[in-house]
Amino acid sequence: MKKIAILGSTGSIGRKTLQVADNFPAEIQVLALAAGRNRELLLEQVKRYKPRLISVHREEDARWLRDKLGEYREVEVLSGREGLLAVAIFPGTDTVLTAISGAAGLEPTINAIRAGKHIALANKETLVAAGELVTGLARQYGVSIIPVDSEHSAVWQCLNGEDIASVARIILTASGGPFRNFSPGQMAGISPAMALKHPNWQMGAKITVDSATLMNKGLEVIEARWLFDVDYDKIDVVIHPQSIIHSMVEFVDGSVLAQMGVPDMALPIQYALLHPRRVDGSVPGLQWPVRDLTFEEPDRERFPSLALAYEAGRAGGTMPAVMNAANEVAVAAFLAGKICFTAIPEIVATVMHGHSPQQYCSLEEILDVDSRARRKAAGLVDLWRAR
Ligand SMILES: NC(=O)C1=CN([C@@H]2O[C@H](COP(=O)(O)OP(=O)(O)OC[C@H]3O[C@@H](n4cnc5c(N)ncnc54)[C@H](OP(=O)(O)O)[C@@H]3O)[C@@H](O)[C@H]2O)C=CC1
Ligand SMILES: CC(=O)[C@@H](O)[C@H](O)COP(=O)(O)O
Ligand SMILES: [Mn+2]
Repeated sequence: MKKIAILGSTGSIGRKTLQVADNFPAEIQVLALAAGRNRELLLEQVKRYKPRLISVHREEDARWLRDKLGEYREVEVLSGREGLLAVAIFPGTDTVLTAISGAAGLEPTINAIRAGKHIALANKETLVAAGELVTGLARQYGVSIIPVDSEHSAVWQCLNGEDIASVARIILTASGGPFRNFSPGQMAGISPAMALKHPNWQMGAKITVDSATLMNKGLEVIEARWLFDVDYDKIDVVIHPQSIIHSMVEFVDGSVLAQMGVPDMALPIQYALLHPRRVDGSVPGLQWPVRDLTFEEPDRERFPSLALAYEAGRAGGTMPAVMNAANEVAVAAFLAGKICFTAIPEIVATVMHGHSPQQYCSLEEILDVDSRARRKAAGLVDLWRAR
């Protein structure tokens, strides 16, 4: 029996994880849940999954929940940073599924590792901001970081325990997002509503915008570097608009293995929680014959975020954390209608290019750099609006 906590249970990945738990009640028990502001959905989740501890962002929502729990009163309700960290280290769980969006997932993930929990990692920003620190701690505490992100699950499945020395390169597939064929002129007129329509996946707002800028793939390149301990020169990105092949591994003998399936996150979540067993969940197989699997080079000029991520990854140290923080601020500003779509990578590049990375940092140093990058990016958003 897997005993899990979910950080971000009310989001896209969190809800999907609970659906997977529904399919395997004898295999997965949900002991603790952390959410942000969606107290109504969290209340429903309490009634259905009967966790022992829950947490919400604001204390007023925690009070509301305590008031509404009725016959579920024995559930402990916490709030804020303290509550999130308590869910991350809740005694009795063996695995924490990290499905918060953004670098907010970093600190609870580190606490979970220090408490000896395995990490089923959807929150890629954790490894982007602090890959070296987090993977070092995981080794030190003897816990696994299990990929949930579809591409990394695909790579993990293709590797299947193979020595990383036999890998020639990892090929991450990218859908290309909704603007793959937009002209530079069209790119200037992209609205939040347009960016929130991913061609293949139903996801939260931030990652959906990241997919549209190709920053999602950039974050995934850095995530792959840390998950699989490979050099950036061995990680490539190819556009595959159908999102049927979730990624590939080319081995030194020239053989290429790919993992395929319908675009449904239930599959990588289920595999992360129940591996090495392959079990029949609710995910349908592909409809054969599968036709028209196509591949293209990413356009690095129209989508500069991808190159920025390689640059940040290669610079190392605090640079990926700075890139990630600036991107979070710029994406939020775009979604709030404050800046245009093409300003997102402009802001990220300006913040990155004003930063001299520091190597081998502590959590405190990374969080400090993250805050400073956010302030700088917010200032650039204001300047951009005043133009
Ligand atoms: N969606 C997908 O298919 C995929 C997502 N990922 C990654 O998984 C992560 C989650 O993505 P996704 O599910 O789409 O995002 P969503 O925006 O749908 O969900 C985010 C979740 O985090 C919660 N949350 C936000 N801030 C806090 C906080 N400070 N404390 C506690 N909880 C918080 C939200 O709560 P609330 O809603 O209650 O405010 C919500 O439950 C991201 O890192 C993303 O890159 C990776 C691969 C695929
Ligand atoms: C489902 C998942 O893993 C997402 O990260 C997805 O890959 C996003 O699609 P893009 O390929 O468009 O970035
Ligand atoms: Mn992905």
